[in-house]
Amino acid sequence: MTQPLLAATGVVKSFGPTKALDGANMSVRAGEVVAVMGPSGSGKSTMLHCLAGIIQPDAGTVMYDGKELSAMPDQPRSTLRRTEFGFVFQFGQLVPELSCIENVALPMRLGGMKRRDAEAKARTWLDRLEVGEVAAKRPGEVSGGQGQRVAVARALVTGPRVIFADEPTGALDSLNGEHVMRLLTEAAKDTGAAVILVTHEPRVAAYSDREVIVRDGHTRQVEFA
Ligand SMILES: Nc1ncnc2c1ncn2[C@@H]1O[C@H](COP(=O)(O)OP(=O)(O)OP(=O)(O)O)[C@@H](O)[C@H]1O
Repeated sequence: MTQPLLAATGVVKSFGPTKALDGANMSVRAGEVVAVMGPSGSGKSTMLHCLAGIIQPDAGTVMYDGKELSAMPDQPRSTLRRTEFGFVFQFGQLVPELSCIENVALPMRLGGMKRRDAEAKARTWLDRLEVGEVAAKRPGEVSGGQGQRVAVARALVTGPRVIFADEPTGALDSLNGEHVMRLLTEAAKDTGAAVILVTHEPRVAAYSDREVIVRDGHTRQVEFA
């Protein structure tokens, strides 16, 4: 068995009086797709945010590739997020003023890549996600399913080692949701990226290799299925 690429151990996180996570454990290996499931308010998004280094746990550790992410200062943690992780959220979070190709090129432009090179690479990813035809359109001019595929292209374009997807199909009908999931998981398998997928839909979780259940908003236990 290969070592986990990313692992949370004994993670505790409270928001004021609400204990969102209380000793949660989960891990993901390179190339593995893990679904995080559980009822509303059980702590799934908090788990994802702790694993991604977006928020720091109150106790417990998050290890990424031999480094303690949960002990890293803000600056290196945000650099690591930008260079090694990709994110897809429920509503795409594309920049409305930019065209779809500019949105996909954005992470590379922020990393200092020339516009022409960044857009050439963005185009290959738009084609791969089967949305090449919307390259020049703004997010407001494309369908929900197309927008989510553009968002997946943007998450993958930098070659992340881990992709965090929080209800990536939550705003789509089941046909579009399955299309997004198929393309996302195929692209991740091809590039060897790990995927952490928060969902409450069994049809979406079916695209994962393994499920982690965050149980009951009150006990906040996380178990391997
Ligand atoms: N920033 C915050 N401030 C206050 N409470 C929060 C915050 N984030 C999460 N919580 C609380 O922590 C608990 C877990 O929330 P979390 O969003 O992780 O659950 P979830 O399983 O992702 O829910 P859902 O499926 O509805 O998105 C909930 O009780 C929630 O209200």
